Amino acid sequence: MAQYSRVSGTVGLITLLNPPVNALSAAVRQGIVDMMDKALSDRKVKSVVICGHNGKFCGGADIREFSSPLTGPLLIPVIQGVESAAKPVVAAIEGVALGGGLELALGCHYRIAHSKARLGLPEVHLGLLPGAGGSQRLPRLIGVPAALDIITTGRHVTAAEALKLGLVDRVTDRNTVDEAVKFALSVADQSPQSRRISTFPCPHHPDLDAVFEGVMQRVRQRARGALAPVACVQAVAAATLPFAQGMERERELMATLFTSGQARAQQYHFFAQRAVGRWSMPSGARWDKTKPVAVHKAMVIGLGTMGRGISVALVQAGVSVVAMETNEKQLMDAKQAISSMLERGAKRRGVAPALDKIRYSSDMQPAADVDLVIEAVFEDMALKKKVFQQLSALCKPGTFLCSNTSGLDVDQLASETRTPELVVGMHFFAPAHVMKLLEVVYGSRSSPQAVATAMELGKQMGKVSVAVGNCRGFVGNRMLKPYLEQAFFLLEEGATPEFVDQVLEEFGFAMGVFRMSDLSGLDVGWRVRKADGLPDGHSARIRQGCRYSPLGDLLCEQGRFGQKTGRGWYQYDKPGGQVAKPDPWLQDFLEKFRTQHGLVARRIDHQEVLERCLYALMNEGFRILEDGIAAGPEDIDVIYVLGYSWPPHRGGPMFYAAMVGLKKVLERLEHYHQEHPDIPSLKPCNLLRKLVVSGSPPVQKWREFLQKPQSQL
Ligand SMILES: CCCCCC/C=C/CC(=O)SCCNC(=O)CCNC(=O)[C@H](O)C(C)(C)COP(=O)(O)OP(=O)(O)OC[C@H]1O[C@@H](n2cnc3c(N)ncnc32)[C@H](O)[C@@H]1OP(=O)(O)O
Repeated sequence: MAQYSRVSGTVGLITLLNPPVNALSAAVRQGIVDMMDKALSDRKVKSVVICGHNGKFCGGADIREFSSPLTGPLLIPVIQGVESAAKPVVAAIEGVALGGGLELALGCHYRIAHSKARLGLPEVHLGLLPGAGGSQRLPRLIGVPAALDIITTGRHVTAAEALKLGLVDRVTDRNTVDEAVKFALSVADQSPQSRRISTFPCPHHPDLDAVFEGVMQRVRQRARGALAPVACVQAVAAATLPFAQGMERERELMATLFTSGQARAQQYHFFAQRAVGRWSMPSGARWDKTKPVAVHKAMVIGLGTMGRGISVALVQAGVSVVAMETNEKQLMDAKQAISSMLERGAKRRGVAPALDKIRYSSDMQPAADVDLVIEAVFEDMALKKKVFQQLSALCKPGTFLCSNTSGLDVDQLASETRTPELVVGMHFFAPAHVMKLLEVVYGSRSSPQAVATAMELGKQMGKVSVAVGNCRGFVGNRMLKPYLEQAFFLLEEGATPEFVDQVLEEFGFAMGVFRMSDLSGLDVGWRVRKADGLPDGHSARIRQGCRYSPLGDLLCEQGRFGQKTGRGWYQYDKPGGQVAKPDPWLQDFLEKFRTQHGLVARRIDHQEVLERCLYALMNEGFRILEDGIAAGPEDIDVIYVLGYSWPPHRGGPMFYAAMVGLKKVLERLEHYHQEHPDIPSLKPCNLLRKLVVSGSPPVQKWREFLQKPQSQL
């Protein structure tokens, strides 16, 4: 709803009131209509200010309303009503003006923003476009190139940038509503006619066609198969038409997106990102019953790629860091790399680099005086155990001990310490200062407080933290295993890496499985498999009674570790080269392999690649839910979208399973398992069967079918 009062004698003040972000629900939209009527019919009122309750202008349309039939006045006529008002209307923007919130501000005749306010049209992240006139008014106000950038990226713009772009008229450090009221008094006698953006022509640009073509190419590349970014470009292109025609085009494009599965997937992802913050553990411990401990000082051990990124993320979050590395050369290199990452980051954010927040050490001693340690040494259990033993002896009581392992047993590490309750996994994703995902792994003895502290620290670092149980590979890497396995089996049966990758990239992954493996390095998994007892030079296709593909191992034995060695599943022009080309050597190698094992290559189609790779991965997701390693499907989906480049417009693997239809997923898995009884990951798991028997409930209801955690509190 909205509140109304008259202030300073002649200014009508309308306050949007819908905590926490004043989203434009039906009641708020109705409130705007009613309060505008009041202000316009009050003879004493000469001008109007619209602001938001509690320091937040408006977070946009109420996304929760999108899943049911819309009621109340529509936003487009509400904004048109504001713009066509005969009295000047000023938007007082504090906190955020996003989506429909910014569109409402664009309907006002003037915009005053607080210096800390953020503005943006993030609809593209919800599978939509700014469909309440935003795609038509923004280019008219700031020009096509800047509008295309804001609308297709959905990024937030600072008040300073907004002022530079002409998006706001004034920026203030003072009380924004007071300033807006003063401003409204100063323009009270002026006609708003010349301030109605809908009457502006779209600013001239010498080569608009090239601008649209370039952006269209970029958005198609950035988000393969996503409808919204393309529609955003098309809508902005319509801003060169007369306003009414442009609005009609915006409406048509929005109508298509609004009912699309992609919009549903992306809106699910929005709420899933927030749902994972409400974590729980099998013990019954929960986010709302556990207080995190504030971390002021942390230590990072091991300054390879991961340790460097983690150090930067901590410093940028305001935590003092001791970065430790025993190898002198590595320490020197790390110092330089970390400083330049901090400098670049600070420049981007327009602040001074916090170089004084980090110091370096070549020994463990400083661990005695920190609140939390993150171990990021090489992925080797013996080495990590040694580090945890040393930490246990050195650290003051209460220091949290975290490991950045990507899949090793957190319980084993905890058992090396005197305080296993303070041990958790903090699995970052490379580059750790950029990637938004953090898996927080609780072991069987991790205390709720240790989990809460790691979750909160992740949030402080700008990450979306997901609490998961301890098992081989945790959630993300555990599900990756059957996916990779299927890709290898498909090669054995006749596919090529190029074809498998093409199918997965068409699905929406930024990179197919083989290009991704080449980029990450084939040797990483190989070393782990060898540590697990993989014999050298052994190409058997059955291990422990199950089908096994030795292709990855055989490539590593040839020194083909991927991009870094210039050879892997593809060839590159040089070690570290980035352009992947099909390699005739590999073709020949695969043919010889098939002959050696009596395999006859067959034609594998698009559908089989997708189903075998993705359904095997999804099936593992159901197992993870069944085992209680993830508390709900949202946790898995957030991990896959933010950590494994699962396309956001497909919601995540669990959401996708529901979209495809659980019955179909079950049938196809049954079919493939019948064809390949020696591949256990294709055997449909019980939870999937249970859900199908229960009528395939929507993903939001799956938690009801999972075992309830036993409260031990
Ligand atoms: C044919 C139909 C025509 C329709 C035309 C109109 C279309 C308009 C398009 C839109 O406006 S779509 C919405 C665009 N806005 C956004 O995408 C903003 C989304 N919100 C955010 O980015 C953030 O929430 C924030 C505003 C930056 C605040 O961040 P903060 O970290 O402070 O809080 P959160 O934890 O994210 O959110 C708190 C709480 O509020 C819920 N919420 C936030 N925004 C909305 C919203 N727009 N609608 C409904 N609910 C919203 C969020 O889910 C949290 O709830 P929880 O229950 O505590 O998890």
